[in-house]
Amino acid sequence: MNKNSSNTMALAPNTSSKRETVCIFGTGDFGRALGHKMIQSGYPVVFGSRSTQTSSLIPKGAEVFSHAEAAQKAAIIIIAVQRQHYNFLIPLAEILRGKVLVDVSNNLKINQYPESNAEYLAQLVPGAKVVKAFNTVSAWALQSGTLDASRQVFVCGDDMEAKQMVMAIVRALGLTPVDQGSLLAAQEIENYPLQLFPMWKFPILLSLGLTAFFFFYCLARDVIYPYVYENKDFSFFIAISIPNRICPILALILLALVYLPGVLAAIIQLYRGTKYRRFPDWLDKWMLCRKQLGLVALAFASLHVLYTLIIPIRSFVRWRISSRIVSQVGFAPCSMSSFLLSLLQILPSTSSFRNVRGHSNVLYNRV
Ligand SMILES: NC(=O)C1=CN([C@@H]2O[C@H](COP(=O)(O)OP(=O)(O)OC[C@H]3O[C@@H](n4cnc5c(N)ncnc54)[C@H](OP(=O)(O)O)[C@@H]3O)[C@@H](O)[C@H]2O)C=CC1
Ligand SMILES: [Fe+3]
Repeated sequence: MNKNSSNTMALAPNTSSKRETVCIFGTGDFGRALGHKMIQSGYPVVFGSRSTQTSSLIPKGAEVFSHAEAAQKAAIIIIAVQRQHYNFLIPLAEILRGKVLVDVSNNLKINQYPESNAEYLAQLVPGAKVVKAFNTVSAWALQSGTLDASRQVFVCGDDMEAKQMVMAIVRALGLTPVDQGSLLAAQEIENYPLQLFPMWKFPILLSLGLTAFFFFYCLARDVIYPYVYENKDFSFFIAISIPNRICPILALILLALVYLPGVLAAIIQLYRGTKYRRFPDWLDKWMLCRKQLGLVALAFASLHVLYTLIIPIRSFVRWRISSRIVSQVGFAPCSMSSFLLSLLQILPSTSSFRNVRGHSNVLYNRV
């Protein structure tokens, strides 16, 4: 492919009707899914495989050749083969000279190898231009078309033109390329799929820790202490009152933690007299998980709303009980003593309305 055509493709990928042939090494799940998507997007696709026999699984319109033959038909070769089999590329080094090799591989563990798979590929085939891409897109999502949640394709590579060519293909497939810089970024990109809920670990652990702390604090203060010293059983607080007290506290603490790093960063910048220096690592990580902290705060606030909605239902139950007693007394006016007895039962709970202790829910629960 000449320089001009690749540039045109990069600038206006959707307007070009004639697309360059793309070669895919490996007819496994990912190779086939990507090939299928590329054919749908108008790319002629050839597969390079150990077996040149075509099967019903191969996407319609694609041809299967030996690795060497297929490589000669395209400027871009997608290596849809696991890293441990990359040795088969060594004898092909001469044919692959000057070609764009796209590394799509993932590992089973974070930082499994000292160097990224893409860097390893670049070492094995030094004459080729290696680009890392597509590893965060799954074969299943490509085939089923459920790419909504994973439209971003992280791309990195040392050769700018090669990277542009791959990014043009990404766009043509209806995905969004995100340029991550040079091939040094490949290790990080390869770790992305292995990071379960990235940036959620700290907010979740922190909120679990705070929940446990405040729960046991309230339990000791409102349930254990009265039980031990006054022999009163307030264990029913555990279900609603204590959680409803903890939720707004946590929501506010987490919300404060969303805003605090911004303030600390501003103070650090003022102290240093420049904003062009890196923040300390701990502050960097804290800033990066602000969105997650905010979402956890929102979850606690919503829970508080839910509990607050439950409480009036409980006070309604109490109102129904007391009104039934009053009506019973009305039907039997002679039983004055029972009326007074019922009144005495109700009074302690109504008087507690005056006893404002932070959150009114504690008072409602004294049924
Ligand atoms: N599956 C997925 O959802 C995703 C996979 N990936 C990556 O794509 C790559 C392929 O994955 P996937 O398709 O699932 O794996 P598969 O096991 O389904 O396919 C791998 C293919 O590699 C080829 N192969 C196997 N052994 C050798 C060998 N010794 N020499 C040469 N070629 C060999 C075979 O193709 P043939 O028989 O045609 O030679 C085989 O079909 C992996 O690196 C994976 O990390 C990345 C993102 C998502
Ligand atoms: Fe409240």
